Amino acid sequence: MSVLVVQGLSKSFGGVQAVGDVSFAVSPGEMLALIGPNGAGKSTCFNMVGGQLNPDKGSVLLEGKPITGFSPRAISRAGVGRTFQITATFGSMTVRDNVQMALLSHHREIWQFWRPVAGRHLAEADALLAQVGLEAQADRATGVLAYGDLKRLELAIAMANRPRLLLMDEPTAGMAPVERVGLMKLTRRLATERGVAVLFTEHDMDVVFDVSDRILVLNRGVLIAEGDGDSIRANPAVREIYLGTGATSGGH
Ligand SMILES: Nc1ncnc2c1ncn2[C@@H]1O[C@H](COP(=O)(O)OP(=O)(O)OP(=O)(O)O)[C@@H](O)[C@H]1O
Repeated sequence: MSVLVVQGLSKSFGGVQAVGDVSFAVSPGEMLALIGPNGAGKSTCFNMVGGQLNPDKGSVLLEGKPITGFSPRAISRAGVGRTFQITATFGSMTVRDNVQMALLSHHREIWQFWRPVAGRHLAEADALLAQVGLEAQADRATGVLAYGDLKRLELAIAMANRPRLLLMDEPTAGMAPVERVGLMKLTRRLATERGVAVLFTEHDMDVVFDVSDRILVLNRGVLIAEGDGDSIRANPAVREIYLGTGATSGGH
């Protein structure tokens, strides 16, 4: 069964259609990229799936259950994780503490400021840190991490909540090109191992073609193509919207 099914999603702002009749599905362990030029409607789609925006029309199903129009918190509780362009970690806490906090939240235990997270979910936190290659940094303050490490920590925190679907809005923004593919290959490995469906937006086409199982192309709010990397690269309509230069084969 698909983890996420989106049917006929539409949204207008002041009479201008940002997203029109968009439908797609994501399977467990699948990496699905949503691409398109600026203003194509990618963020609007994301925000309707994540609950930040209410669709005008259409439905969003998570593992068969409707979550359309639910609050972001309810959608998160239902199993949708999200990583943001701005990293949300506590800089003065250690890397391990941040993951332990996420685990406390996942297990619905209340975190109290005056109580150290010390022994809570330690083994699970360390296992997650090992999975993202941050075990050697576990005792460091989060605030001193290199940006790429911070992104990997963010991924560990997202996975601590055991999402069924992970939404990643430009996860590699601000990273050096060589680090980008690394982060998304890591995401891919975790998605496969954990059966998590991943829906992501990304401007770096090298990353998109390298890690996606499938690609959706939006233009002016409408899905104009869907397929694997080869079919998207060869698609004349896609080439046309990317300035007709064949820019989808790499670069920006
Ligand atoms: N809150 C809003 N109010 C009015 N118009 C909006 C709002 N949010 C988005 N839009 C419009 O909807 C369209 C789609 O925007 P959206 O941000 O979803 O595109 P995008 O594909 O995410 O673009 P980018 O790649 O630049 O982030 C654009 O024309 C945008 O101006």
